[in-house]
Amino acid sequence: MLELQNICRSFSGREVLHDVSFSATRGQLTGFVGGNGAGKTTTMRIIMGVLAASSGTITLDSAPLSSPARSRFGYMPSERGLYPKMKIGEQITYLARLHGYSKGQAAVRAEGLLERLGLTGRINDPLEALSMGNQQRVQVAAALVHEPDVLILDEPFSGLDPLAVDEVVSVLNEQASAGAVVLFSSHQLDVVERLCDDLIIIGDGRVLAAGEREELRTRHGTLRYELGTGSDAGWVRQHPGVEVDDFSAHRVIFRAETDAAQQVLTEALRRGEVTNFTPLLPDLSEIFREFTTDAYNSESPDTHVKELQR
Ligand SMILES: Nc1ncnc2c1ncn2[C@@H]1O[C@H](COP(=O)(O)OP(=O)(O)OP(=O)(O)O)[C@@H](O)[C@H]1O
Repeated sequence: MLELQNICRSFSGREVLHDVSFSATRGQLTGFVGGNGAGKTTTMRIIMGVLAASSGTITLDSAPLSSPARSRFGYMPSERGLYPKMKIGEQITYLARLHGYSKGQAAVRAEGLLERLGLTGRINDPLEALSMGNQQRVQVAAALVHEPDVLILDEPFSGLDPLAVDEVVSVLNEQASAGAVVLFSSHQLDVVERLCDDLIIIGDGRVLAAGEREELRTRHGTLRYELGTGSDAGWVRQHPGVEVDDFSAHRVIFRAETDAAQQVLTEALRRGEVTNFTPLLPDLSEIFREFTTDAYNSESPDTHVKELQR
């Protein structure tokens, strides 16, 4: 397990990370989400040792992070950083050589990875000749070349088409299944929601929520209900304590506290056939909005942290 405890960081006297604490578990995909300037990249750079923390500690499997441990980390930085004019096959082979692979092993590793990422036909093309999405795939290959024990990826899905997202996801899942820690940031909440077992939400340099995705969905956001009826359900709009989100003649989606929702069900049963009554868990974008809106509206920094680490 990778664990951050009370990480702070300032730039020119301005603190941008305030006591950031969270953990990322081996075998799981952990999503790191937050608005622009929330502190994701700074946190990832600190994990990688590219930046120093002002205070706080990071441990891997309960041991303080050392240089040998970090050499087993794979990193896809936000600034990317491969050689535009070098052929991608040579480039990945070269990186594998830097990690100690023999010439033959490095070439095999590079070929295998590029094939996995759908780039077989491009091995002899320079990076700059590839589309942005394909360059992104090469960046993923570069982060994975030495079979890392911990994988830190800054926005690995930005600019990828849905097929490429799926290819990268399947490679990340393989790494996690092999026991790696996989932590990635993303603004694509739908992708994060689909992929991640665990989530960390950061806002304004503070961890606002962290935990299992399903647990966060169950605990936060407004519960909505779907009601299906045999007759016109227009009356639900007038029911006290109910806010209708979506309506078609025999189906209505509404927000309500539990009591009001129960009254709606009772009334629907009284009026006739109920074909469906289902509570709908909030999606990640709703939870994200709830936390970030609270964080930015709050006057006291301490009230930002609604729920912390497990
Ligand atoms: N080198 C730096 N010098 C000064 N301020 C910095 C530096 N790097 C980051 N910051 C500040 O730290 C804060 C967090 O930035 P960071 O890049 O970590 O956010 P982020 O969550 O990755 O944002 P985004 O989603 O926009 O990439 C911002 O206010 C940013 O301006």
